Amino acid sequence: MLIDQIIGQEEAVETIKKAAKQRRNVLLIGEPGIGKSMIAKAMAELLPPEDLQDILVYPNVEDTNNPLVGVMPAGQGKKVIENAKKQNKGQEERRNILMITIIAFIMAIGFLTNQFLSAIIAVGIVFFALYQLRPKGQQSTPKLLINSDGKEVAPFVDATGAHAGALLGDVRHDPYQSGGLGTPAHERVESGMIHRANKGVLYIDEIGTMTMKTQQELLTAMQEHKYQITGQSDNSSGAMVRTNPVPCDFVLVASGNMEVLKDMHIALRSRIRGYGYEVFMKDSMKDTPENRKKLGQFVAQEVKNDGRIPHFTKEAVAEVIKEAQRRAGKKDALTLKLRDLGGLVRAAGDVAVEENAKEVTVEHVHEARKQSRTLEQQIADRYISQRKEYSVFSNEGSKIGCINGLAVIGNSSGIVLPIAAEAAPSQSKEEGKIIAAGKLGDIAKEAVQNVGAIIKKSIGTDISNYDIHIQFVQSYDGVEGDSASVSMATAIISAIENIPIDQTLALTGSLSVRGTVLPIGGATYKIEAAAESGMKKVLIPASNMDDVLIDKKYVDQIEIIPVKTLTDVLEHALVGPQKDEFIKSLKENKIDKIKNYIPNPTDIINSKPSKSNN
Ligand SMILES: Nc1ncnc2c1ncn2[C@@H]1O[C@H](COP(=O)(O)OP(=O)(O)OP(=O)(O)O)[C@@H](O)[C@H]1O
Repeated sequence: MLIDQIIGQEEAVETIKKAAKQRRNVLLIGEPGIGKSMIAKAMAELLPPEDLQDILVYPNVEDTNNPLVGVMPAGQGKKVIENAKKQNKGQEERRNILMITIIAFIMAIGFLTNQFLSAIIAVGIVFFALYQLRPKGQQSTPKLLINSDGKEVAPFVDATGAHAGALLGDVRHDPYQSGGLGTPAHERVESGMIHRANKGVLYIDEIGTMTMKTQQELLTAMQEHKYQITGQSDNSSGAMVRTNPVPCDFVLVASGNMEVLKDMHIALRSRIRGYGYEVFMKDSMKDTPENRKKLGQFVAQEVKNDGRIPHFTKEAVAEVIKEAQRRAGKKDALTLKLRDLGGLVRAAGDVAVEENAKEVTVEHVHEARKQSRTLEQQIADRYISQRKEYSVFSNEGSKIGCINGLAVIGNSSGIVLPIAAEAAPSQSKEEGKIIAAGKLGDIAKEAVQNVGAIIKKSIGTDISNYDIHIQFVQSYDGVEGDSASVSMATAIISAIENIPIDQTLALTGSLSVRGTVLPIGGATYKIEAAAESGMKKVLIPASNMDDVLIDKKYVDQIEIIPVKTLTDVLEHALVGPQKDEFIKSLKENKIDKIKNYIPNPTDIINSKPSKSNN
């Protein structure tokens, strides 16, 4: 069963089991690739297949534009259609015999009375009359709209991104609707995904991308458990047709990330909440022997599902588990973004196949990791090498106002983000200006404002007496700069105080308004990027130290220094003769207070540490 293959999402699995029993709706919220659609599919397997139904549409003699609907147990529909066809055939045969007899009779009389021409005309009239009167076979045969014959599991219908017609059903246009030449209305009725999901699961990912109108209709269908099918295009003759209500008793499993909730119809969400469950799925699990074993099971599953790649050696599985630790990006955790990890498993398998190896080894996994780099990783790598070439940042000596910040692009690629600050006494009498160049202008301005308070408190300088220019040098589009606040503060202080910054050092960290350094995401990737860019030291928030899982090859290349406060940062980052004096005065002033400060929860929330782009 699929449900047994789901790894690490115990809570979601429990909920799904409960929901399947009671036929409840479910909203799954979480990152992409953690098994949301897999869970929905597993739920369909848990629903009882005995409930499945066949649905037929019949012509309505009284009102052809209002086809009738029949519902029966699975398997019956086919029989009804077969019987109707047989009956039609019998009737047609009888009618044909009658026609031939009449024609023969008229011809015989014409022959006897020598009135050939009149007889032929009479035959023509009779033939035409009978043809017009004859109900066409297909007109009276019902259409099997939903055929559940022989199905052993309840349907799972993925309606992600479906437009209204596909989702709610449609009636095709008929250009020959007049004169009896056209296709009868009931024949043109097409079922929607909501009808095909009858007694099963309707899965919709990114439900917020559906129009409000469609979401509203979906809600109606959920409430009524049936939905009339009509033509969805106003200009089509299909829009004139409306069937009797067609059953659509499905369980809705909607999914997406937190963003999706914003665009979700309020009543629809409330319906799910009221008649179902909401689950916030995990993106990582604890690093325990048991969970590592589960990842081993996952590797085996992926190998089996793929069917074309050899098995993994124990060591190769261990290597995949190590990668899961790295990707989790925090201490004692294993990633649950298993679609991506499955990608690595397949890529390693492909390398092994290419080499005609019988088993997938550690080397194959290493090679796969290199080959299956994400787009962001490839961009980051190119970016690092280009920046080295054009010396956008320096990794030696010292400079005033220039610092090597670190950022993450995508989910798993670090880059060095050089920041340059200039401070000049303000021209105007009012406040000084903050001029932020580069693509991250807005974030910079906000950060400078925050930093201003700390600088005032720590070194007594009012930055509003200065015009401050700050620039993220050649920043890349996808970079977010929130976690650059420690770097920015350092660059500004260096610029104001004229104390140079060590360029062999890179740093990352989010600054609280009280001067403590708060944790950030992607620590491992940032450190690796710093090492790759030739840095010798890297400062990271002390609270991130346990998250660091850098590749062996970088271990000797770079010194990792944990920092707790802005003073710690300045102590490591600043160099030159004035430094000691400055740090001393800083400490004597008020920094001690800050040093002993334990971050309060509000600071932590404001620092958004879980965002990996930080
Ligand atoms: N928790 C899990 N257990 C086992 N396999 C998983 C899990 N999560 C993901 N996978 C693997 O990844 C594949 C893709 O997962 P799935 O499509 O369910 O992700 P998703 O969360 O629905 O992503 P998206 O929202 O982007 O569609 C699955 O077919 C399975 O092979």
